[in-house]
Amino acid sequence: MASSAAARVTVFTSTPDYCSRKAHRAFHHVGPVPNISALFRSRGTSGIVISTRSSSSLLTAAMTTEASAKVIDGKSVAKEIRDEIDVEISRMKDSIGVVPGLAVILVGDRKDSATYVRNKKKSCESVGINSYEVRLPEDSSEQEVLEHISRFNDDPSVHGILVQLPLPSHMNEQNVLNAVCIEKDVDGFHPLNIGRLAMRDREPLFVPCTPKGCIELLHRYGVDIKGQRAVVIGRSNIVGMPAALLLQREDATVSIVHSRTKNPEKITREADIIISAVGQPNMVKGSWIKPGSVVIDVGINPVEDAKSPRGYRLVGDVCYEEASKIASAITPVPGGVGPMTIAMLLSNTLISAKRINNFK
Ligand SMILES: Nc1nc(=O)c2c([nH]1)NC[C@@H]1CN(c3ccc(C(=O)N[C@@H](CCC(=O)O)C(=O)O)cc3)C=[N+]21
Repeated sequence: MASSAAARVTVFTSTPDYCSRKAHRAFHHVGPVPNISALFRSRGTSGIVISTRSSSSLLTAAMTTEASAKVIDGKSVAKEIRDEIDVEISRMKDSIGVVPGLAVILVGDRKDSATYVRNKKKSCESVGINSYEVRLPEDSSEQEVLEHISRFNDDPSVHGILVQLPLPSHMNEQNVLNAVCIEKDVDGFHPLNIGRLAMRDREPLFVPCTPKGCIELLHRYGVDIKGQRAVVIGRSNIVGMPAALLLQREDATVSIVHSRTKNPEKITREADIIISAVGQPNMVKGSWIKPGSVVIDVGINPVEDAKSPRGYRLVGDVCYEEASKIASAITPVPGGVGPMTIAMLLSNTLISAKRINNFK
């Protein structure tokens, strides 16, 4: 458990962009709901903290006790998982001499994609996975990408193939993703993998990394999923839809809220577990959240910030300042789901190498 490393929420100083200051006063956390009682057993204190906000409201703040959610520390859980993977990779190498390999294909020069690929490469190195990288110019043809995929499909030292998304607009994403052989589809995006994920009594070869990371966080923080009401916000092929399928496989009762949903907050307020994956900074307000619920924020949205060295900072889909006073547990951004996505990619690559070599 990463609980010892989890810090109490103390960030009351910045006002995230679309947060309303009024909303969080409407709710006060009334104590743990039954399904997350495990969270509180691992906490040292009652979970009540006194918040100190701006100096102008010091007096009122000092008199107000506000509940504060447990921070679900994705960064430290991801580290824990990398350590576990490291041990397994050594065991496999020592006993059958196989080292897992991950190939990444990056087309174009989007800055965010380049950063992600660099982080992934570093993570591979940290656990002893060989990484192979192909960088193609923005104006490459789809055929060139397909040829690289085909070569990696046939290369026995490669156990996982990842085509960094989004691809340039002149390429057909479906054609490209279909070309990755299903045994090496560590992203889990192949329709056959998704189809199996959706069907009872079937097993996908790989579960998509981000949703898998969300469920792993819930498991490692002792959050019960079975029989709980879960709401997924967003229905993308890579996060929302597979997250909903996974939660259902875990015996949650699942609703999906999306851009055409009427009164989304009415639905999210019923949720014991919320997974938000929409890509809208601070869209989910405190008033959307049921007191005591668990909130997993998948959004990693850059917002302009002149004070930050990069000129922007990253915020989630959820208004953290509000939500952390109402939820019983919440993932931060950064340091929440993002690092878990990469850890799950390493996990899937290890699973693949073991399966291909029939190593238990
Ligand atoms: N085929 C494919 N598979 C992917 O899994 C995939 C993709 N394409 N395209 C882009 C998105 C995005 N993505 C991220 C993973 C980790 C962080 C991450 O670790 N973020 C850090 C912050 C990093 C920073 O500070 O810039 C964090 O949240 O703490 C971010 C983004 C994977 N994606």
